[in-house]
Amino acid sequence: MEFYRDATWILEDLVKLSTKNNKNNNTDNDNNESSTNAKHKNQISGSLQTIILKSHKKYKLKTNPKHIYAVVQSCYHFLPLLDYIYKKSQIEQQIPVKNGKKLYTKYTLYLCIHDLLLSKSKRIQMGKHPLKKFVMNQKTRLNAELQRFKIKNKISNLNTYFLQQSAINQQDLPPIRWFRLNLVKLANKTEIEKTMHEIGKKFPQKVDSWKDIESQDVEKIYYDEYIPHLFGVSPLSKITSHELYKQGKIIIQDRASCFPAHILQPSHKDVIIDSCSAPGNKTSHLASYIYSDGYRPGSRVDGDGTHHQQQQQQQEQQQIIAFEKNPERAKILEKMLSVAGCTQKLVKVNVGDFTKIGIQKDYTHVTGLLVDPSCSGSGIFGRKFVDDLNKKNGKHKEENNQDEDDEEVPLEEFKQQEMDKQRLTKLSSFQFQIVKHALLFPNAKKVVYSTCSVHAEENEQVVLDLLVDNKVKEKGWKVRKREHVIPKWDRRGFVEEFDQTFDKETAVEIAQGCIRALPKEDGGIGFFAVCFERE
Ligand SMILES: C[S@@+](CC[C@H](N)C(=O)[O-])C[C@H]1O[C@@H](n2cnc3c(N)ncnc32)[C@H](O)[C@@H]1O
Repeated sequence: MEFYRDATWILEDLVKLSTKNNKNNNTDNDNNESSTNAKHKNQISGSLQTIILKSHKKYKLKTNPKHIYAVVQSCYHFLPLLDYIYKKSQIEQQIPVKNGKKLYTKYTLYLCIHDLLLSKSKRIQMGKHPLKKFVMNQKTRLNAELQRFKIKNKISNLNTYFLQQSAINQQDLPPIRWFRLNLVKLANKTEIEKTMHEIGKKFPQKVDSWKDIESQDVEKIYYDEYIPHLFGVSPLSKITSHELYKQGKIIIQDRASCFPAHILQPSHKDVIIDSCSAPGNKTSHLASYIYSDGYRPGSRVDGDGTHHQQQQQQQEQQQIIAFEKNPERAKILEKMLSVAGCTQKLVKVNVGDFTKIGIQKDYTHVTGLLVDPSCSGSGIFGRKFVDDLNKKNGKHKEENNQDEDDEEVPLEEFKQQEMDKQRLTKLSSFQFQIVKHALLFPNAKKVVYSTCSVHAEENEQVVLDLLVDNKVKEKGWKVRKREHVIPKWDRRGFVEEFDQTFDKETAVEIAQGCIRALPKEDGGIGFFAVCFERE
């Protein structure tokens, strides 16, 4: 009995803490069974283990803390179900009363019901005791409610169901998981068709909009209308364990993060610099475009059919030249590129500051650049979810093929809701410098600039500063018009950032040339992209 008393105190503490942290979430007062799960949000800060062990210490308990932890955390996990069974079975009304007081509390009964119905042993862990006798007398009714719950919610595995529910209720769960075909590994139409067949087997239900996919719809798939070969599925679908993923034939990448390579859309005739590459999602996406017409290195020909001169020169053969300042991240980049099948024949990785080692006169053959520099990351959410998921899967963050992992700025800073002005100013000045450096490559015709920030300071204001810069103007750069930049995408740049400097028509045209994506609302991370072009 001592064990259940101790566990009750700790469970009570845990529920109180979770209710405090989530004022809108009051499972105790909620009699509506359909919302029982939805309202259990599991939103407590700090690890469950730390909280439970702290309580254990606070009460100076003698019972084995590990044992207590195992039971309390499992009970907490199943709390909505226990709450449901408790209410539906009306066990509360049967609790014996002494001196006008109920003998057993709700949480003690939760723990007993948990052990009786949900634990491995299906046993209440105590000898002969009136409490045990009381719960055992209700067993049939309690079990009947459990079965009803399972049938009603079409549950085959309770554990998986509750894991999913708690993930769904995490506020920072990405609404959709996006993945794309990696054409570098799919050499021809037949291979693409074979891959699509496999994808069709895993996701048999095609839907017209990503909004039709709820987290639990793990069989649904949306074929994106903006980016070719891109698909949206439930974030709970286990793509990372699929063979196609392991073989690098599909790559997980947020939709908005696919915009830059799609806007640049290089062909086998281009030579592209990716100035800020790690972890390399956009780099391998660029490669997908270069390879999309079946081209493979060694077969590059010019428009007139003659072999490109530079092809003779080993050093300049690569069609993608990647820069990454951070040596650790450069290692990740190389690993990711290798998984994606981007050989050294195709991508040359340079470790160092692009603005220092990317000397323009050495790259006269470069036709386009992608600049996706460090930013505030204010458009990113879901980092905690992804990290947690990786921890659960025993994966390191850097092994995760997600572009949420895209910054050298410490994680703590990402958690800040409000960026302080000073930091934004510093970032935007760095972003201006790096894009300007890209705009000075002598034969570049297109430069795509992107961030995963929602702040105008890092987006439209950087574009504006570049457009009014004398050197940039002298080189003839303009913002590419909407009609060439994913025209059907509705969310565009902020016109008010340009209309103080340009006439209304020009300001609208520039803003329309920019693309914005809102976090979550647009199906993924918050994002900004713009393309500079010249004749
Ligand atoms: C937003 S992340 C790039 C994400 C990447 N484009 C992708 O899609 O996977 C920015 C990267 O630029 C790198 N970086 C920052 N300043 C740089 C510089 N001056 N030269 C080269 N790389 C730089 C950072 O270390 C970081 O890895």
